[in-house]
Amino acid sequence: MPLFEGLGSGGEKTAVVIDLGAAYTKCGFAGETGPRFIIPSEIKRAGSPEAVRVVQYNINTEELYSILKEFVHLLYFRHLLVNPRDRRVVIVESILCPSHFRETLSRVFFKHFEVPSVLFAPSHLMSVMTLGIQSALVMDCGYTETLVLPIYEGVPILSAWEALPMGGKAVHRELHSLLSEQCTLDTDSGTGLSLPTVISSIPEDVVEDIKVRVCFVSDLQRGMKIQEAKFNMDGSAERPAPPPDVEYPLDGRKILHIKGSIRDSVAEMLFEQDNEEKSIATLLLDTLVKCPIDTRKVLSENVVIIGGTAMLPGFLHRLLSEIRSLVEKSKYCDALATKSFRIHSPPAKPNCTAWLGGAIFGALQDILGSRSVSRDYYNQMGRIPDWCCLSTPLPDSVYEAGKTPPPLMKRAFSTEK
Ligand SMILES: Nc1ncnc2c1ncn2[C@@H]1O[C@H](COP(=O)(O)OP(=O)(O)OP(=O)(O)O)[C@@H](O)[C@H]1O
Repeated sequence: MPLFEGLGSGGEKTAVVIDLGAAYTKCGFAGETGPRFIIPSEIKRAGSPEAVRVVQYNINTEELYSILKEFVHLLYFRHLLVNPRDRRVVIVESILCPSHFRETLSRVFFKHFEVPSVLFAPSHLMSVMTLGIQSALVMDCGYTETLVLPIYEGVPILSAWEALPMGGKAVHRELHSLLSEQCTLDTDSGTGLSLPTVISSIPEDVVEDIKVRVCFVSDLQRGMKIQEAKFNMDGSAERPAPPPDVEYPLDGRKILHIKGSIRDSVAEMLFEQDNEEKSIATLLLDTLVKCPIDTRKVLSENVVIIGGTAMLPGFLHRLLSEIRSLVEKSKYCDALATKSFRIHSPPAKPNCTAWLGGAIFGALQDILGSRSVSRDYYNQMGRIPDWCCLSTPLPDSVYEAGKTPPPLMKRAFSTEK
């Protein structure tokens, strides 16, 4: 909690800011420089060994309601330790979040926790706010997918978004299968034992830890050679020498030998082009091609990369090299009209950049007051307006008495071209 808040200034209490990700939820208070907690987006239920994921889009609404209720309860009463009725809420969301999910989430906040107001803020737009710029090409490489969305003069160019189901989850799965197939274990009873003979499978949190601690993204030349060797069936392409193997203690008695060839190749899948010639690097360029030609130079010189997967060592360097090599190819050379690309370095780690934007946004009292959906409005209407359908102005009742929306933010949330 900011220091000044406890000094009895008498002002409104700072808002709670929540970025509910598919893998991790970041939560904290508006006006602070980082989230107080980053916790897995899952709940554990008595009697069930498996944790239940909170962000699920294909389950029935009542079950989703009950999962979200438990999870938000955890956020307020185990982590944030504040009264939900006292504070407004800023929710940082993806533009691809289905309406039924955000409607269920708002029902949980308004009906169960009785929060005063909720503001849904798109994560790509929030990330741009952390840099104090108006236009950027934002790529979110998170857990389930990579999503690119251009923001021009504070307006998301919705028609140009591109996404690919490539993110931490895909790397995680690949790593899991490579570890099970290729790695060996040392135990009290012997060394070099194959994995299935000792344990049924490697726990998910261990795979996650291995990914974050020992894996990295190779540079472009190495990466190309690794890909050639992988797809070359007759074995004539030579693989570059792998980095050293790593010994990873599974528990006090078992040591897992992780091959160096897994460490440098597991993230290659992000940069391999699929049957439609798409990789996360082509996504950026394809998005740019879809943008109006006079916006492209500004966008390409203001690339912002967010999402936890971008924290893999070597990721940004590889992405930039891929882009620089792709723009020379005929497919993009003529279509793009720009060759200069620059990546910003936001003032937070990539997995927290969107949260930080939400915390800055939520600290602006005027914006918060005028752009939030209040409990009264929700109780009257029974639903929340969808920010991407705001081509017609919202009814006055959405805004709190006496406040009109500032013009800047009206533009920021508009889809008018
Ligand atoms: N230091 C790190 N190095 C490599 N990967 C990391 C690191 N920290 C987090 N990750 C990975 O980032 C992913 C989570 O990123 P992030 O928190 O942005 O996703 P999310 O917001 O939960 O998901 P989504 O954006 O899909 O909703 C996980 O797969 C995690 O393994």
